[in-house]
Amino acid sequence: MIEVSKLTKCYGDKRAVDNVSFTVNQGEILGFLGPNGAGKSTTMNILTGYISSTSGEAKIDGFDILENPTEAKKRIGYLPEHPPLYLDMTVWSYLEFVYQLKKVQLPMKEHLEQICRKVKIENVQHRIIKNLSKGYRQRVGFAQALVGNPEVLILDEPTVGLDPKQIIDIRNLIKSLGEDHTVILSSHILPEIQAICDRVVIINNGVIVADDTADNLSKNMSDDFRYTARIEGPEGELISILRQIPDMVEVIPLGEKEPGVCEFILEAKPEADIRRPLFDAVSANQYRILGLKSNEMTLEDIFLQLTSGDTQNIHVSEILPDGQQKEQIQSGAAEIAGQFFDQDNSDEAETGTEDADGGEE
Ligand SMILES: Nc1ncnc2c1ncn2[C@@H]1O[C@H](COP(=O)(O)OP(=O)(O)OP(=O)(O)O)[C@@H](O)[C@H]1O
Repeated sequence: MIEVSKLTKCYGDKRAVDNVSFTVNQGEILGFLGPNGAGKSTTMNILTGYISSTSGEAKIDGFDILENPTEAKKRIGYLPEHPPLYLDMTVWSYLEFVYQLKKVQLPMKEHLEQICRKVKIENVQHRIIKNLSKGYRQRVGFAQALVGNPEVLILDEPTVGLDPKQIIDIRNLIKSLGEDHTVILSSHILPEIQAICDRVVIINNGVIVADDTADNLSKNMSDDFRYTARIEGPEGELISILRQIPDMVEVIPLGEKEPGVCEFILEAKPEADIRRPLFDAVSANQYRILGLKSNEMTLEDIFLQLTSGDTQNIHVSEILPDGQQKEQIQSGAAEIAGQFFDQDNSDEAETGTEDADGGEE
């Protein structure tokens, strides 16, 4: 549905977006992540036809945004970080205005009523926008993006400035919109991306450094053959039991963490699942496992690893036998990323806090 190919945007000498390629399939919700200044807004602005690229292409449903802007733009609903609302208008008259501006052909009353139902603003549709709470204003922003029923929705930081209840409501709204639309969601909020998105693209310094599902990113970047285990029993004896487990590569004792309970880092052969033999070996000796944690990375860890410093280097931390963390820089984040990222860079509801009486602040 969305194809971005070798997109580059230069502002003078500055390459804000550098040879970026990715696709978004129909019905997918794509999270677009990156630190400040990474190139997210520039990419979104090119996709929505607001600015032109220096080179490369962006196509929406096969229509090039530069060569065929009218057809491409018809298919896009855009919610910028600051929705362009006319605060002195009522919600309804504003939506009528957007409808006319977009030259929509659908029957107006039914269409706008359907949108108001979808984003749950029927109860405020005759109110002046400036009197609405931030959560309701954001819903009106969603409503304007939905006018014309575009296949693609581009949402730039849609939950910034909302309270926790409003955030949950807007996330649920995005998920429900994802059932009928292809969505690109730009956000700094990692749990949000993890909760809503099917796939994640991470951009840093204008370059894409990751493109995969959050789960795959986590699996591929984690040492998931490494565990931290808490076991009740004498440390010396436990070490020898643990070392005899087939596929165990290394057992690093971290000392007694509670009375009679020791902690260990366990490293198995890659691809080996040592959880069951571990349980059997420990219980056969009448000792008990009180905790077992895989050293899997969260999306936040991955994001920090891929975007800290320059994209050529990533931070790797290693836990030493004395329990201290050793930080090291591994070169070639792009290479590491390339192992599993599909890179082509070679070249509020009306209830609750959002009040029943129409969202007035
Ligand atoms: N009009 C412009 N002229 C010059 N440089 C610009 C312009 N717009 C953006 N840039 C630069 O391009 C880079 C990418 O900016 P962009 O706004 O796309 O990043 P972003 O990922 O959206 O960041 P943020 O999350 O802070 O909005 C930044 O270094 C920014 O300073």
